[in-house]
Amino acid sequence: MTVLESIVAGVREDLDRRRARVPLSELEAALDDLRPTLDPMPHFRGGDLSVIAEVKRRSPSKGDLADIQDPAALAHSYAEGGAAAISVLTEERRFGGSLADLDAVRARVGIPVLRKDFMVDEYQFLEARVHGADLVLLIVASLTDAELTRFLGLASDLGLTPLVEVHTEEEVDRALASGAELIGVNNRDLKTLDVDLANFGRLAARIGDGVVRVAESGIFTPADAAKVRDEGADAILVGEALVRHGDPERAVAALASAAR
Ligand SMILES: O=C(O)c1ccccc1NCC(=O)[C@H](O)[C@H](O)COP(=O)(O)O
Repeated sequence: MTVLESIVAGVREDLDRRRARVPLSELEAALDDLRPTLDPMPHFRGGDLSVIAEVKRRSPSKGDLADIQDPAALAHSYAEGGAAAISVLTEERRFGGSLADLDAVRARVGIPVLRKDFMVDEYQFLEARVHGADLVLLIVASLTDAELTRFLGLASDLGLTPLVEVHTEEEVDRALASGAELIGVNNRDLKTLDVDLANFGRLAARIGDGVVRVAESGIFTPADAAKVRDEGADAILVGEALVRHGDPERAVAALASAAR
């Protein structure tokens, strides 16, 4: 079993437990009272490099990253530093995240929020919407073409912007065929956990200019941000470098301005 397959197996078990506690009908009923979602695309298409700053406690590749006591305060610092959106890891077993983190961040910031998780079931999309997410992540490597198409439609029906994540040429082709408008190139191979910052540059041209391109993972320095910007990134998604930094507001500002 690959790392990704083992993460997804755990996600499905946790999902079954939540579904037993909160039935789908309860989530559906809650949809009526929600505020409209925020659209991140105008910012991502605005010309400057957008920073999607992540709340990330732990990871399968690095173990414990940061003791985040107040995820809302961290997200607020990111927003003050100029982040275009906040990514909140909600997967519990491997990343130490939760829907409570998503709730807390949503309540504190006025910029778009991404529910970063392993989306494999319709239930999770309703959860994402009810807990205040504006974006959701669709990882091509863990979905069939039929699931990708179905989940893109579901996200759109709920007003959620899908960030479609790829790592290989074949996944780029599948993402484009599905009609994705926002594609994230993960520099981390989710099967081996190896990180190669050059992966974004390898795949960017294949994706093309008409799609908003996000460089994900392994971005630590302003020079890294400038490199992927030069290769065509509209946005970067950064976790470890920010949660380990003593001054997250300044760290976001430095990454955003490096590429101007
Ligand atoms: O971060 C991991 O080790 C990881 C392992 C398996 C699946 C997903 C994983 N990370 C999710 C992410 O995509 C990253 O959190 C995100 O791109 C930020 O990466 P980084 O800046 O390198 O923390």
